[in-house]
Amino acid sequence: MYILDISLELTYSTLILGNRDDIEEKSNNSSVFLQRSIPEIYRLVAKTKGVFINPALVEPFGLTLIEAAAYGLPVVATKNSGPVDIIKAQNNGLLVDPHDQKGIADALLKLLADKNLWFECRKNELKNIHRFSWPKHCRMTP
Ligand SMILES: O=c1ccn([C@@H]2O[C@H](COP(=O)(O)OP(=O)(O)O[C@H]3O[C@H](CO)[C@@H](O)[C@H](O)[C@H]3O)[C@@H](O)[C@H]2O)c(=O)[nH]1
Ligand SMILES: O=P(O)(O)OC[C@H]1O[C@](O)(CO)[C@@H](O)[C@@H]1O
Repeated sequence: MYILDISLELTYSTLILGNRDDIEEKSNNSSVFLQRSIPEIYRLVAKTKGVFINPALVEPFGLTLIEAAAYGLPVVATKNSGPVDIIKAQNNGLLVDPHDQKGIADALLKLLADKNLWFECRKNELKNIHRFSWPKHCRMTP
């Protein structure tokens, strides 16, 4: 799982957050590594109006996109497999080709720079997240 928090105020900084025990040993001059619980990371990125990105070459489903959406965090995700249906159902972000670095950068910057789009994605996912709830899922299972 990858979560990058790139805000316009932090143009030259990258925060790498995760729940690995040794994450803070990985700090270097251009990146800051912080150990945080997973819910705390989603909450922090949503609060700072960041974007969740999943650039997997292939993502069979995409539970992490559902988690991000539940926190009101817009997403950029691979167009290969699961995220296509998730973003279609929630209208909460942009699909990218994981091999297209410029396309990924453009999608992230678009969501970060266009606050109307960011809030629209947030509003949509908070409205539609129930489509992926456990009760809904169980009702659809024969
Ligand atoms: O450092 C981490 C990374 C992930 N997670 C959690 O673990 C779960 C699964 O994460 P993911 O990165 O998607 O794990 P995988 O097991 O590699 O993914 C498979 O399982 C997922 C859950 O069914 C599917 O969404 C994916 O498509 C499938 O490839 C999620 O709840 C994450 O929040 C953590 O707690 N800590
Ligand atoms: O980018 P790759 O090599 O296709 O790996 C993607 C895989 O990594 C994960 O995102 C995390 O293990 C899986 O959910 C996904 O299937």
